[in-house]
Amino acid sequence: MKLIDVIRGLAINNDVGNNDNNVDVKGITDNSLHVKEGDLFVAIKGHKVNGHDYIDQVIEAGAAAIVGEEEHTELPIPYLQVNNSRKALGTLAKNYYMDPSAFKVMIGITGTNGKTTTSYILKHILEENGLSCTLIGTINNIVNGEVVSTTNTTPSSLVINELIFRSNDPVVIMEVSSHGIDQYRVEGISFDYCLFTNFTRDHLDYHLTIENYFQAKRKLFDQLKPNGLAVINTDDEWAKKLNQDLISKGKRTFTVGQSKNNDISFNNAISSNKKSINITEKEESYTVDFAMPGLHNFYNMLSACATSLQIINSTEAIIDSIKTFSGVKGRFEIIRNDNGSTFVVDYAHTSDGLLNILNTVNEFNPKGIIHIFGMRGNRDVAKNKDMLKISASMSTLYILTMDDLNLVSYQSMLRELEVLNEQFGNQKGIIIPDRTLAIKYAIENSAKDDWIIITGKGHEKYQQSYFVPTQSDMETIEHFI
Ligand SMILES: CC(=O)N[C@H]1[C@@H](OP(=O)(O)OP(=O)(O)OC[C@H]2O[C@@H](n3ccc(=O)[nH]c3=O)[C@H](O)[C@@H]2O)O[C@H](CO)[C@@H](O)[C@@H]1O[C@H](C)C(=O)N[C@@H](C)C(=O)N[C@H](CCC(=O)O)C(=O)O
Ligand SMILES: Nc1ncnc2c1ncn2[C@@H]1O[C@H](COP(=O)(O)OP(=O)(O)OP(=O)(O)O)[C@@H](O)[C@H]1O
Repeated sequence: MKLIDVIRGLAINNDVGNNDNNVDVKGITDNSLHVKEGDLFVAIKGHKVNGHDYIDQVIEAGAAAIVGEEEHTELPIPYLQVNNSRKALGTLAKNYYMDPSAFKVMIGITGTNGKTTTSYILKHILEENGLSCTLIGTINNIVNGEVVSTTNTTPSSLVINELIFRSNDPVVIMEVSSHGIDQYRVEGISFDYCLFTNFTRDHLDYHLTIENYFQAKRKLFDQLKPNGLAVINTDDEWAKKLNQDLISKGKRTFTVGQSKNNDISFNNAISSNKKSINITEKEESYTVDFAMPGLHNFYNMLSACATSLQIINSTEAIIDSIKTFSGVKGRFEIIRNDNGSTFVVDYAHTSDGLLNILNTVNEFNPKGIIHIFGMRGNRDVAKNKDMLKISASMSTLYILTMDDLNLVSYQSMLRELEVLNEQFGNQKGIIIPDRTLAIKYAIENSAKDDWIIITGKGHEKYQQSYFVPTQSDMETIEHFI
């Protein structure tokens, strides 16, 4: 593609270098280490590294042109200066891959919790009804049925556009994180449906205030296609506010929640032991059989139902396909032990997530609850005390252990756990830093009808080595039982 076509619509402040905008662009990258002959390099000032520092190297490697924010003169190749390189990357990627999101049914899911679960339920419903889906999210990306590993929930705009361009699936379901929105990773992507699952405190290490965090998530809804639809859980106060705001701006919304005023409503009288529930849509009532325990997962299912209804238009077919949904890796995954105790592996790492999980466990009438969890290093530390308070008040025994250190030293994390435990714990808690030994202790100290709840890591592999050389909570449980 010619550079002139790749930069279409890009707001350029200054065009220096050799000014040859007819040069051929063979590829785009924002990583100097990946630059090949003929590539367009986008220099990004990152959180750790400044891409502009590599300009000499990328010219040496044969880059055809550079887009960046800093001022430059006297370069042998075109250098296009823009206000925001991350935003520019979105426009360039969209042009280079020929606006792929315009040709798909695009579904973006945001919210603090429930994005992954909702995306998998939605994928299942649509595929059971003959529509294959590309999935971009936390666990993996899946394109044309092929699994592609990922580091981010929402990858960079370059990766997103490439995945959609490569996809032969008619539908694309994306989890959209607040970091992704804030860093313009979805710039240039347009959505047919945007979902808002719920909103509670998280990621304040990055967004600093809850209002900034909300505004980041809210921005996704500006990217709805002209006739696009917002699907909103109005039982969440922040989401309700978003719904009113969107309606006042003339946007289309479709709501789910307990009140009959919603487009799909249900009555709250559910419990995790009860697998069937009645929902009402256009004054018709339906009974839904759903495998995943917990009211929170029921909300996820409802949002997925509401979205698929816009695409499939047969409530019966949707309700039928929910019956065969078996769950999501690391989300309230249940394992039964021969001694009559039960394990749950779950990805909860917010206080709201923990509250939901422990409430759900209580609905099974456990004899005792042993809760094993840790705190992620270098993340929103202020939420840690709330997580501990919830665990201390709802479990019979809690065991504080290691989670991802994220560059925090083992000793500092141990100290943090000790201080937290002193200040916000109670006599029911102990600290066993080695995660595998914490699980061993819980197994040895559990009996029939006890529940052992291990939260924080869910489907993820361990980032550090433990006494038992297993890779995940699930593997550790299997090792011991
Ligand atoms: C803090 C943060 O969000 N960082 C994200 C950001 O990285 P960055 O651009 O700041 O990276 P950087 O390392 O400083 O590099 C800057 C630039 O220099 C370039 N570079 C770098 C080295 C080199 O030799 N040459 C070179 O050109 C890099 O390619 C990059 O373009 O942009 C990258 C590309 O999009 C992301 O992969 C990366 O996510 C990191 C890995 C991360 O952990 N992010 C977390 C906080 C995150 O985004 N999480 C959310 C989910 C949150 C949740 O709901 O749980 C997510 O969507 O994943
Ligand atoms: N609707 C919900 N409301 C509150 N908590 C939920 C909800 N759905 C899931 N959770 C909790 O959050 C955890 C993560 O769920 P899920 O992976 O679906 O959310 P996510 O938004 O994708 O999370 P992340 O952004 O961290 O990847 C679950 O294991 C559960 O503990």
